[in-house]
Amino acid sequence: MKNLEKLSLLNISKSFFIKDKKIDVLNDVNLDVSPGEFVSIIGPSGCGKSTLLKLIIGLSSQTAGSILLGGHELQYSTHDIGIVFQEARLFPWLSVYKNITFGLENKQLSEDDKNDVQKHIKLVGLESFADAYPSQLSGGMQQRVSIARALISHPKVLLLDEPFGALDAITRIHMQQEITRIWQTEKSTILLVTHDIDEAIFLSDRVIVMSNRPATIKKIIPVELPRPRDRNGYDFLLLRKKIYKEFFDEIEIPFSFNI
Ligand SMILES: Nc1ncnc2c1ncn2[C@@H]1O[C@H](COP(=O)(O)OP(=O)(O)OP(=O)(O)O)[C@@H](O)[C@H]1O
Repeated sequence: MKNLEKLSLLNISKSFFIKDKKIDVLNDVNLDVSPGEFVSIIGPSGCGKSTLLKLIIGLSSQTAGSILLGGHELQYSTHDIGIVFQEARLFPWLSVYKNITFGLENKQLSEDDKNDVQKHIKLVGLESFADAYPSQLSGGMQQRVSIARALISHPKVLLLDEPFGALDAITRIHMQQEITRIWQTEKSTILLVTHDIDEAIFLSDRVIVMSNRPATIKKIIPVELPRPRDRNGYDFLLLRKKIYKEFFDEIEIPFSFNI
């Protein structure tokens, strides 16, 4: 059982320079994510959601502020943080098995490691496809491989950046059920960026609504609905309405909307 720890974002700000022009993207973002919690982030396009995940995984560094895991500055090891992007980003010339173990290849796999790989292949429902190549898989199956690849190092925090955004509606709903099952089995802390408000409500313990750029946290909405969640239940629909309102207050839309 992994030792889960609190993820803390403290006064995070981030600016980019494009030529001489400074673009302030994140402004004083503060967030605590509890061990084992599932938190979703929604917000206007371009407000800095992916940038925030990139700071947490260490692909970019913040202009100000700190990121702590268990009260200590993050060390960016794969045992701490894993990430799944919108595109599966698999190596086309490697099998499912080899894609999942790619990050472990610098060490000789022990019997325990091999069992763990099999366990993860089973966890994502690809037992019959361990030897298949990415081109032989559907989009949803490829995304399952990238989830297994992120989980194989047993990260304490799993970051999901629009992981189902490229999938069709039915596969997407299926993958939402699957990620709930995987989260409950693996007991990771999950931080999900999504544009899909229903997805955020279906999956999360809390939904974070970001403001326009430079983005800060506008509202934190707890989702206290029992799982499995009923997307057509009264409380679900009430929450959806509340979150839509927060969200649409942030963006200018050239039409009126009814929800
Ligand atoms: N490497 C970079 N250099 C300069 N600007 C960048 C860089 N990466 C991101 N940005 C800018 O930061 C802002 C936020 O981008 P980001 O991808 O984080 O937004 P987002 O909220 O995830 O958007 P979307 O919902 O459309 O995916 C954008 O204005 C983008 O142009």
